[in-house]
Amino acid sequence: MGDAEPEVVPAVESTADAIAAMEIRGAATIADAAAAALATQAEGSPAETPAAFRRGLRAAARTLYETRPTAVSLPNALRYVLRGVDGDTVAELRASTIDRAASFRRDLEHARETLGGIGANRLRDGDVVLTHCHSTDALACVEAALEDGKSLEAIVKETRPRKQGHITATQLREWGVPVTLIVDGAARRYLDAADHVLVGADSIAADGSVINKIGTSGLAVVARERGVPVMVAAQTIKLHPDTLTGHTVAIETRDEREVLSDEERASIRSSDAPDGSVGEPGSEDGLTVENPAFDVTPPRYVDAIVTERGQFPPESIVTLMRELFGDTTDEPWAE
Ligand SMILES: O=C(COP(=O)(O)O)[C@H](O)[C@H](O)COP(=O)(O)O
Repeated sequence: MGDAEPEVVPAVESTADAIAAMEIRGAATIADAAAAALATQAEGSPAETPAAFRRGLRAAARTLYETRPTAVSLPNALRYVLRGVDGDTVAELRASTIDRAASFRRDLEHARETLGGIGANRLRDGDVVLTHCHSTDALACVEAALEDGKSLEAIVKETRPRKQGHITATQLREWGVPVTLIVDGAARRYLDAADHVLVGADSIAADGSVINKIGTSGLAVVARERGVPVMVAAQTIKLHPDTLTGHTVAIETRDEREVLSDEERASIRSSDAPDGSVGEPGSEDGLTVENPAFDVTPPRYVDAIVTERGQFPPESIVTLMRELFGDTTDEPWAE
């Protein structure tokens, strides 16, 4: 293929677009989709040489990596697959990539089930959990507790602006769990009725900080004030190895129109706008909308991080991180 741009198969581009648009969302689901996309790249690669195949695979991984910056499960998935690809011919590389991606996806599912069983041990019959956003790892704990015969109730924060709490409420109702849906600002009032705050994570830093959907840190602070334990369900692909060497986790900021529509902006803007035009987002009309998608909860507000390797106080999660990731991380998708 010479120096031509390595070919990324259209299905990988489609997956990347779906992740960026949050049609595919949630750290674990994103990681699963990324691994599946690399397998699709391998299946559809037109490469005629091993070098061209590898170039195409790296290009596909870069396309996926650039979709959303906060959930480390995405680069961890890409690293897992790319590091394990082996072979001397295109056919061997293709098969190796497909096998590696399938292995990652199996491990992901198994880790969630194992984590769920461990998290369920923290839940007692009759407990009320208060949730934020939609986390498949967090819900795995609820599902396992229900399978153990425990009855649970849930207070579900709607989680503005994208209202992922509705996904959580739907899943809990399918399981027959009574749900009280609340606006985010009502959390402190309803914590008095909760036995646990149960959330997921997009990334876990070496110091035990938890990066999760915006609003998690505020919830954890008031939970501590109300004496409600905060349990973070996060399989080990959520551990962020770059933080072992001082890097911080990028916090994604999303389009302001998730918060404020053009019509709403028009109704708020000052009536003294010179020509009555609706200012562009971030424009000079004096109205700025901020839309950070995640925040950082300091370890002192977290009671337990539940992984498939057991539960850890946040301050000791670094031991597991070093065991699993060592001290360095590379970017095997780099050109
Ligand atoms: O913050 C979110 C989702 O944010 P978004 O909707 O912006 O992707 C979830 O709590 C974590 O990703 C964990 O989810 P899971 O436990 O399913 O990995």
